[in-house]
Amino acid sequence: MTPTTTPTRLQRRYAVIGTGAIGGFYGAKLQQAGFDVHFLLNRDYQWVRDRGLVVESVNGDFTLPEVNAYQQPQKMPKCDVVIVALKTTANHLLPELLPPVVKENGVVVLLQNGLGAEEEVAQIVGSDRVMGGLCFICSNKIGPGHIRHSDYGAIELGDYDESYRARGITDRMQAIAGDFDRAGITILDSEDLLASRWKKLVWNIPFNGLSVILDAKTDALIADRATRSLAEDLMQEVVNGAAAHDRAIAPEFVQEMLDKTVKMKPYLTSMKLDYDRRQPLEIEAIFGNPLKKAAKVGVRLPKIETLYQQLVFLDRRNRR
Ligand SMILES: NC(=O)C1=CN([C@@H]2O[C@H](COP(=O)(O)OP(=O)(O)OC[C@H]3O[C@@H](n4cnc5c(N)ncnc54)[C@H](OP(=O)(O)O)[C@@H]3O)[C@@H](O)[C@H]2O)C=CC1
Ligand SMILES: CC(C)(CO)C(=O)C(=O)O
Repeated sequence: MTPTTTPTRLQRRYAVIGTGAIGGFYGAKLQQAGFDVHFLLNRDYQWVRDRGLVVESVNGDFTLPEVNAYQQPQKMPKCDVVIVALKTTANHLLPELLPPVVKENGVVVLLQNGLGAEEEVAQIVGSDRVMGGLCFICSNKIGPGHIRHSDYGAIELGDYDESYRARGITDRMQAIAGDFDRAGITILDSEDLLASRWKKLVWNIPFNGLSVILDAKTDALIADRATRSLAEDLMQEVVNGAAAHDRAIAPEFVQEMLDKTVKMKPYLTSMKLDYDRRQPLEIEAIFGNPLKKAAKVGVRLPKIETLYQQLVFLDRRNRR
């Protein structure tokens, strides 16, 4: 069993796999707080190696003129905490990207939307070395090494156990939460990562999906009676999917998500932004995997299935 003790504060070395809206923002905040952070980049490598990172944030802008930037994981030091902030559509790269960077008793933290990525990563690094985080943030990469954080910012952090068994709050979770807290990031402790992932889908399934299919921002979707009713039906199906996995989502939480969306600044979801940029959509993580998991326990989610089929069609046609 991999020891779960991690080095003391500020000694924990962080890697960020995917320095975009999420990885770029949270990684920069950790470096700003004094942590040793190493960024793996793709197209932005040269720019960030030479110019560092620029963060525009509702909580205050800052720049990091120098960061540890890499284009190959083999050139990176072994790290105690490896944050994966790729789009889930790039997770097929993780068997190549992760092993060179994860320290012997290190842990991988998946800051991604959707369901199922922890099970995939557990196959690579072992199921006792995986955690997941749900990011309640509106952030966009607006240029190479340039992040704009426009709203919210909290992370709901959970430890992973085989087959998504609830693992409770672990020491290493609290240690990493302490680091993020030191970096000014609000951490919500999750005792049950699977429940947290289903809860995040209560928002992502209706609004990410409908924003693409109906070419609409969140404010238009919630303001129109027909699409609000459709969003509520989709949310209820997510609640049914969670219930099929013995995870109860209270009706109050659904109402809270609806109320939050009414108050939200008009927002183009990350999936809609990907669609407009002709990038692959995170359909399998956010729609396909929840449908598969529900079907495995004999539960159909018909309206989510319809959204999934439409999104698959649109995604294919969008990138021909
Ligand atoms: N943005 C947001 O506000 C929120 C996002 N999320 C979730 O967070 C996750 C990350 O999304 P987000 O940060 O928005 O996505 P981004 O596209 O902004 O960031 C992903 C980054 O990964 C990089 N990347 C791709 N391939 C590689 C590679 N082989 N090696 C190194 N880096 C690579 C990309 O670089 P390049 O572009 O050069 O390929 C990009 O900078 C998703 O699951 C998303 O759904 C959740 C809540 C809110
Ligand atoms: C809820 C929201 C809009 C911000 O956390 C999100 O999850 C997303 O943009 O994918």
